[in-house]
Amino acid sequence: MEQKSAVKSFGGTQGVYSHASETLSCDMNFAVYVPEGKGPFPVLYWLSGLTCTEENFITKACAQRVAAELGLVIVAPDTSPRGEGVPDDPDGAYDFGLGAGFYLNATEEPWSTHYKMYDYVTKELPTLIEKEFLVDAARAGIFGHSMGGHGAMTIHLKNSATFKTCSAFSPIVAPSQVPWGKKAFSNYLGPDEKTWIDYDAAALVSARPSDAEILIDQGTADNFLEEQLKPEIFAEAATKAGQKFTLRMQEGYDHSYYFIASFIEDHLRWHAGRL
Ligand SMILES: N[C@@H](CCC(=O)N[C@@H](CSC=O)C(=O)NCC(=O)O)C(=O)O
Repeated sequence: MEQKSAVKSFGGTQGVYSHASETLSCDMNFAVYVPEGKGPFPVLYWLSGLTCTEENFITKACAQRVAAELGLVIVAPDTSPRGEGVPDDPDGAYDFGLGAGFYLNATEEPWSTHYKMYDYVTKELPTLIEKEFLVDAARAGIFGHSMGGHGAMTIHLKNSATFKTCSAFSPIVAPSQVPWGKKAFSNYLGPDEKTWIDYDAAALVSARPSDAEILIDQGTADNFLEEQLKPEIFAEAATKAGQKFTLRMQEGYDHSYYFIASFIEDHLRWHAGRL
């Protein structure tokens, strides 16, 4: 692991690191905020959305002050494999390929060699973080935005003993039913929609609700709300399945990091109070 940068922030350190990922067969960057003190600290994994790298969250979400106060480590990986030989959307579209790994393990060529973000986030990255940083792996949670909200919810529902707490901003809750998800899943996973269910929060929650309460914040002025996000699909499935959740429709907020920054404190306190 190589440290690419480190700056002091609210008494702690905001770092960016790089390592050679075996899972993804490429070099990967990730950001880690470590508060002041000895640890071991509870750890939150933040998953960003389409077009993001490890930089968006650490520069726009304004999470460091409250993470420092609560004594939380926050890990924010890049959103896809990158580098020489990693295939991208043939038309360079923003919603597939580079910056759009969808936190799944691709099974279709040419994507399956590198696009294994599910294994990366659930296995390789936590193993590295636990080796290199003073974290308490028994107190880990996961949260994210949009495509990253989808990642956080699906990863929590499938691994709730490891990622014990979960929250999301403007998540894609039913990717099998919306254009972003249909494009990504048909390419990464192939045409058999039965294989998509394993990465669809609304479908997963019906089969395997968790014991945790999931927090979702969604802006009412989000331009992706009606076509891509559809939180009501998750709310209906979760209610039927007995999954505890809180869905807050936040009046007038859009899809941006201004929205995330406005409520990040609530999310950090939500996780810290449950870990
Ligand atoms: N460029 C696209 C929109 C891309 C976009 O809004 N990306 C969001 C996540 S969307 C779902 O995963 C984001 O977080 N962008 C980075 C940022 O710093 O805001 C378009 O033009 O429609």
